[in-house]
Amino acid sequence: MGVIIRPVGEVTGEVEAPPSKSYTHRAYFLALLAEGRSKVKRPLVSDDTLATLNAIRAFGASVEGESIIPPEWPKGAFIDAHESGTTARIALAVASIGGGESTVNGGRRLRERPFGELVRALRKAGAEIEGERLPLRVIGRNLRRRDVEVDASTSSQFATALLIIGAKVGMEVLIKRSVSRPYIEVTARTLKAFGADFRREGFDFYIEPGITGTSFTVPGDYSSASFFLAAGALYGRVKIRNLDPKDVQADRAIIDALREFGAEVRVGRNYVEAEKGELRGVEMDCSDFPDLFPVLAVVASYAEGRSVLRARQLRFKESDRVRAMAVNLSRMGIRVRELPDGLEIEGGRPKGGQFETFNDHRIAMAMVVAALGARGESVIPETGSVSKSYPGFFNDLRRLVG
Ligand SMILES: O=C(O)C1=C[C@@H](OP(=O)(O)O)[C@@H](O)[C@H](O)C1
Ligand SMILES: C=C(OP(=O)(O)O)C(=O)O
Repeated sequence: MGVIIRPVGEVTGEVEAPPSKSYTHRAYFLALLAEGRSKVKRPLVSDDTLATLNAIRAFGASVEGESIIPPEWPKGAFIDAHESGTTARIALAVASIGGGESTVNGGRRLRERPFGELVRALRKAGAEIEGERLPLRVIGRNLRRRDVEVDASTSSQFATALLIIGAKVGMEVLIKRSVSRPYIEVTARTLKAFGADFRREGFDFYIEPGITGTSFTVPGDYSSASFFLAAGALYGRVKIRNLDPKDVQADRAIIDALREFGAEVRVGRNYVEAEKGELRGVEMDCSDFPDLFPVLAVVASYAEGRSVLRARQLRFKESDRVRAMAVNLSRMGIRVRELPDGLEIEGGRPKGGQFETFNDHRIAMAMVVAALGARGESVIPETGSVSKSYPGFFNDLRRLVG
């Protein structure tokens, strides 16, 4: 499904943030591994979280509405993670302790994304895994070693996957060189909610076995909220409700990032509001909040002067996000220089054009935001990928542009 975007005078109003994709994944997998029934309330319903819901069903959970009844022990399963990296990484770890033979697979792009360090760490712990990338064949077993060191420099999901099974079987997880570190805090917070007993020294976790079924309410998603907060900072004023200012989500960084560009950002008890300001270029390392890179690159395109935005893991996402934004911003007439791990952007007056999403939901949503203020009409031929994380994106957009 493609869209034509005509520039708007301003973007104002308020919408509610959808539930968090990251918390929904974690709550479903912990409910699968817990002793006793759980309830996951207000889960995100999107392509990625449905992949996780189908995965826990395949491992033996029964799902009745919000209720999840876990199996005695996860059984061998065929898992299709579609394009969800989080689903695939955690499912691979669950399959490694499962009670039979499993295959973990995914879509075209997911089969190109990295799994090597997670496979290495699981094998070191005794797992039997065939392959280095999807599809991976796993013979589940009782992992003989409990202390596992993992290099999470290409993805924090490798660490999250080990922490989640560590709460089931008991494990020492020693996390080295992680990117996206706040996502590990999201995992730790969700483990605590499910009664996990662990101590930590920095990023070394010492986890006792056993988690209990619980009722978990999923908070609002800062990653999805970031697109319309950026639109408010660029073109008017936007308030996003259902955001917890004390949450530890990585993309809560959107508050400080937009302030650093020069926007006015107000934070309330359960909302964040961004208002247009005089925007100036910034230098920012986005390695702890990589999903903000596409939309921050759009803000930089409208900001006065030079910006440099980087993150080490950008090329391994649903697309090579450095390349994707370089192609699209150049088509807007914005001068960009591609770096190994990011972009140098010279702000200007972006012009409308035809943009590619590379089947990446965050590129699609970022380019819609870019098009709203461009000189002239824009066409984005394919935007179906937004349902990966934010199926209601265009409904919310219509509420804000009248
Ligand atoms: O743990 C998670 O929920 C996620 C971690 C991040 O990935 P990396 O740790 O690979 O950067 C992020 O990009 C992704 O959208 C979700
Ligand atoms: C990269 C993302 O998710 P995943 O790694 O789970 O595919 C994302 O949502 O931007």
